[in-house]
Amino acid sequence: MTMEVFDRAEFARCRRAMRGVRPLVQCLTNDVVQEITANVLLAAGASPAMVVSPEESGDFARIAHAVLVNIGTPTPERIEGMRRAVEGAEAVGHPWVLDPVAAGILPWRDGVIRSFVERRPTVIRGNASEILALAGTGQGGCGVDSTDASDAAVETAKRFATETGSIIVVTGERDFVTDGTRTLVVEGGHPTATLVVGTGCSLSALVAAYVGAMPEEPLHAAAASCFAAKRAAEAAARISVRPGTFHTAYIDALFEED
Ligand SMILES: Nc1ncnc2c1ncn2[C@@H]1O[C@H](COP(=O)(O)OP(=O)(O)O)[C@@H](O)[C@H]1O
Ligand SMILES: Cc1ncsc1CCOP(=O)(O)O
Ligand SMILES: [Mg+2]
Repeated sequence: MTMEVFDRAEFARCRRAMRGVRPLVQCLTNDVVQEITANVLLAAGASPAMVVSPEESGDFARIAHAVLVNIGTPTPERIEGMRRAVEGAEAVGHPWVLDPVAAGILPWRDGVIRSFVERRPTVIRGNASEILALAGTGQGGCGVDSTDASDAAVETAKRFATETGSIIVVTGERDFVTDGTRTLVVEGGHPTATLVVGTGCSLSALVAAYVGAMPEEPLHAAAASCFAAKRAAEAAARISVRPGTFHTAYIDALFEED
């Protein structure tokens, strides 16, 4: 298994590029994480906009640098808004990111997720159980939480990237970013991140920000967003490992890092 560690110098280059663009990120995400998603993007230097209705989402996707489609709390109307946003992004060649929340445990949701995977997202970002289930080698996790280690999903993620044509980001104790040929690994972070709701979902939004700012380098852009989250979690844990304070410190750390 050949893997490259994504380093700080590469991160600094991507970070400058992202901040220089201040990408507009259209977020069609779930009910639980709207605020942390907007705050993570703002702190990191991007511009969030939750334009979700089917009447507007397609037009806005043509303006935004990137679109996030997060399946966390799906309803038929939301899914329609997401479909139109994806069509809008595709029409102008802008990247979009799929977060397949809770893949593998609910048939209707899985059908919805599958329909988006078929449209070839630029990046699919999920936890290990979600990626294993999507790729057909797992049963899903415990609701939205992973019951698998990310290391156990790397080979499946590589195969799935080759099959789908999407970059796969599988997060966990170590994050892996793969296009099926190259695999970048991002280490570190802190487990308290798993005790704050939305760290995964908002990371998917951050992936959209980086990929929207650097669409010609989606692999490095996706790895840079993972690097940002890992370093911010470490900085936050130095302030507190209690989830409430960690949450605030995490946002502050994303703002402060360079
Ligand atoms: N055991 C762990 N140790 C350190 N960081 C972790 C661990 N598990 C998850 N993370 C980090 O938490 C964030 C959310 O990832 P994850 O929990 O996999 O996603 P989700 O919230 O979608 O389930 C990522 O930045 C990831 O690197
Ligand atoms: C708790 C919950 N339920 C449906 S979506 C959601 C948020 C999951 O967020 P994350 O996977 O980033 O912790
Ligand atoms: Mg998730």
